[in-house]
Amino acid sequence: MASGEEDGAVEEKESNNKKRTKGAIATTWLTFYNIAMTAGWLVLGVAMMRFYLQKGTHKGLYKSIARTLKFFQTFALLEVGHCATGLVRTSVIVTGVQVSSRIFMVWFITHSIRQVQNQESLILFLVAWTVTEITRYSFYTFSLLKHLPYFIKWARYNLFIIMYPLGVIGELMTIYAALPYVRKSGMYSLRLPNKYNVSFDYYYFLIIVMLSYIPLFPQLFLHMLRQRRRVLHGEVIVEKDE
Ligand SMILES: CCCCCCCCCCCCC[C@@H](O)CC(=O)SCCNC(=O)CCNC(=O)[C@H](O)C(C)(C)COP(=O)(O)OP(=O)(O)OC[C@H]1O[C@@H](n2cnc3c(N)ncnc32)[C@H](O)[C@@H]1OP(=O)(O)O
Repeated sequence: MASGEEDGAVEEKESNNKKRTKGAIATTWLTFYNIAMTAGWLVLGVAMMRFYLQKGTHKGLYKSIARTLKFFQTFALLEVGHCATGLVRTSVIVTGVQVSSRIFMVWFITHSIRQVQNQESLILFLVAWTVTEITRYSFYTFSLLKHLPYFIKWARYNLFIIMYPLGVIGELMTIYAALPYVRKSGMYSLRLPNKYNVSFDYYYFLIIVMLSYIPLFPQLFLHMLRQRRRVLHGEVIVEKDE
């Protein structure tokens, strides 16, 4: 009997040790990830400011930061993995929609359609993304290090009120500006007849993407408002299972 109890205690101790090791590895990885992402978006922000101060125009700005932008925004795909594996307590759906819409903007609009790269609307969402991500990743980093300055917490849960709509307007205007070029070139489209017997029109797909902002964006925005109430005002919020 005594030996059974001892065995149980040993097993519990081992399981606790394993949990602690797993927790330490996860925290180390997340700290590294968040520091890298904060640095990446800071580099982007500084590069954009320097470009504008030196050239006095937004023309050519995208080209000068394209590689860094594509790298760090694509790296953010890991965030979907973080949620899916339970490494962070964030909804996979919310993160998935957020990250996929950005990846789509970066690769299937700005990278693919040269003609929109000098649009003013690009600057709108680039500034909104950059301000948001510097704040968000530094918020996560300082939280993990357990030294979170209040102004970063405040910025994380207030700036989105302006930055989110600004970013969305910039994204929608850029997709809209891309439409004529997409229609003219027939890019990424598949016309009938073809051996697969399927047709796909990227032009109409883009219109559907634009329309999908109508139901999706308010949900993301409301989610952030709920997070804001929870974190800044300590409200207990019961989220539906997402
Ligand atoms: C194929 C075609 C697809 C087309 C789709 C079309 C869709 C169209 C609609 C989409 C529109 C999006 C437009 C968008 O791109 C525009 C912009 O982004 S403009 C810039 C402004 N943006 C924002 O402000 C974004 C705000 N949104 C968010 O931050 C997101 O909701 C999200 C990134 C998902 C964060 O979600 P959540 O609010 O759940 O996270 P929290 O930060 O509160 O964190 C929750 C807890 O998890 C911990 N956590 C999360 N991540 C980390 C991490 N990396 N490291 C450490 N810890 C992390 C966090 O600390 C919280 O823990 P706790 O609960 O203990 O406090």
